Amino acid sequence: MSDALISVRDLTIRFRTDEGLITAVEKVSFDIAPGEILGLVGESGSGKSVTAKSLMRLNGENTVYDPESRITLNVPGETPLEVLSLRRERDMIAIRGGAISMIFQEPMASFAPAITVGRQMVEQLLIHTSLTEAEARELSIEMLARVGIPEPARRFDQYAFEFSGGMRQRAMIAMALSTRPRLLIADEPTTALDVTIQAQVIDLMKDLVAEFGMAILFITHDLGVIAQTADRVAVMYLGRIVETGSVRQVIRAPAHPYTRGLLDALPKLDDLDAELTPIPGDIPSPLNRPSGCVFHTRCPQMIAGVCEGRVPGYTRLGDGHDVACHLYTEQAMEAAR
Ligand SMILES: Nc1ncnc2c1ncn2[C@@H]1O[C@H](COP(=O)(O)OP(=O)(O)OP(=O)(O)O)[C@@H](O)[C@H]1O
Repeated sequence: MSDALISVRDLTIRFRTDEGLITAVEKVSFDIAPGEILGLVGESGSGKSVTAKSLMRLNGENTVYDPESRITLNVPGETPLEVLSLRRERDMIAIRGGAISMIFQEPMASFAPAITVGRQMVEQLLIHTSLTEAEARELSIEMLARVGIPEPARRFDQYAFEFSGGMRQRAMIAMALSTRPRLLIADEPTTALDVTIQAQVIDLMKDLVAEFGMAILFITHDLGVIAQTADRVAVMYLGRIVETGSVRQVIRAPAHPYTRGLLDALPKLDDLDAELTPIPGDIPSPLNRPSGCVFHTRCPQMIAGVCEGRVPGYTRLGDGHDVACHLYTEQAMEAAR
């Protein structure tokens, strides 16, 4: 799709380990348009972070991308970049903190402890923009104010440890956004925050999307947060996208048994006494990837003789709503008739 800001196709990521080559992500494809928020959801270990980091080539030295994997960054007015083909460190700098910024669950990870928050913001602007030192300082203070940090000029000269958790999160967002990235990757950015601050940070991110027209890849294990935040959602399990669609489609009419399981595990506001039903069993280790559909070992609707044998392709259920599940393949539907 040519109007996508970032286009990921058949992304397969493996890691060399002492136990051998493990597959963390397999044949993952998605697009994100400018101004769009895509939620990537799934349990711990499903490959969300590894997928996100690949967009900036931040996975470790032991990473192997399969040759057919493609990540295309298509900034309007610029030549499209094949991210996985970049070889020089210099080319990577244009992406990291330039076209793409990332914020993490633990904001301390983004700040060097012995350098003031303001200095770090200025340094990043000097690398990625043509601003002068004085202009970079002015913009940094303005961004701190923009994310709701009181007394931004005083805070500018403080260290990250002098900030409260919520304020540090805001400062990290201010730093990530000051270079006006085209894509913000937010990896569980609200998980460590209490609910009120979490809601504020989500509102702030939505405001900034509207103001700057940037796109966001929002990673979380919580479908409830996705419902409040994203336009579209991709549900990931053991390295594969099992369902994708608009938030409305996926949350109102979840099709994949895994998506339904994630929704059943959420507390229902209209029936707080209802029992939560977590998905039984644990996510298998990537060293023991199940054959066929990767979810078949935990699936309440697994079709013996089918699901363990073949990887399901995608079935289109509605405009932009796709599911990878044998329940929806022609053969199974015919068998059910
Ligand atoms: N450098 C690495 N070497 C070997 N295995 C790795 C490496 N990085 C990640 N993995 C493995 O890849 C799999 C996917 O990890 P990833 O962190 O992407 O999951 P996640 O869905 O983001 O989970 P979480 O919510 O816990 O961050 C995990 O099994 C993890 O152990």
